[in-house]
Amino acid sequence: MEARPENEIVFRTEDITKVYDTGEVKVYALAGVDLQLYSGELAVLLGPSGSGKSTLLNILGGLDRPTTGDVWFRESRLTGMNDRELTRFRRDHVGFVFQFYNLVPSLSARENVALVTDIARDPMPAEEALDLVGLGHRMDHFPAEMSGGEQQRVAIARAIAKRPEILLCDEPTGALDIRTGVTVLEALNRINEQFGTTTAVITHNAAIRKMAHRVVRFLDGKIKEVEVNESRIMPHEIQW
Ligand SMILES: Nc1ncnc2c1ncn2[C@@H]1O[C@H](COP(=O)(O)OP(=O)(O)OP(=O)(O)O)[C@@H](O)[C@H]1O
Repeated sequence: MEARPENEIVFRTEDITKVYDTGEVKVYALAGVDLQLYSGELAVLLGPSGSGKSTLLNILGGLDRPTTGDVWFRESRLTGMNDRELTRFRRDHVGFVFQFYNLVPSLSARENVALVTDIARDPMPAEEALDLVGLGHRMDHFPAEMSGGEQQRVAIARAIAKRPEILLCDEPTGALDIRTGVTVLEALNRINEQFGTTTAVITHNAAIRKMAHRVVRFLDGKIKEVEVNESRIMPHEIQW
């Protein structure tokens, strides 16, 4: 896909701020952010620690609210929703992947994914989701029997099994070495290509930016720069 303005806008933030008032000082985690995410794109959000990336991702995913400004998901204004509506929005539309996989240790890979498919509206079978991330042969294994990269791929299978329109990933390779990190990025890339899932990936690792359609750079709670990658590289070509 081409991440161009003619693509449909999925998310739009309008001058959002997030201010933490700790008593003595005010921390502007976000200091006026206008961002659009386009349908089907894979966007990488880059920036130093503390620049506001996670805060923004949590707001897009309906886990948090901005202090001021508006956030739109298509025609719906997330900032006008109550907690119940936000929960429904998350459940129906968003898959999350975090740095630490949050799998249930006493459940197999298949059972971890099935936790989500049991409550989703139109889920894919857990087996299909695990196949998509290259773990079709490990379905009955427990988290402790898997590498970090494999566990993260189970977490990705769990996130995509409900067929979300949006996949929000916060440092998905942050705890992994290059070899296992690449398998995780390959899984994300495959899902983006195969299902057109709009995907945002936060990373500290600048090398990952090359697989994105667009790269959004953060600094001090603001977007410093947005770049469109004219040519992308595949995850297995990434070196870090
Ligand atoms: N609950 C909170 N209370 C006070 N300050 C907070 C809170 N959450 C985040 N912050 C501050 O907001 C700023 C942005 O944090 P955020 O986690 O969004 O940055 P980040 O770019 O994702 O960083 P990292 O890459 O380290 O995760 C930081 O200065 C952080 O200390």
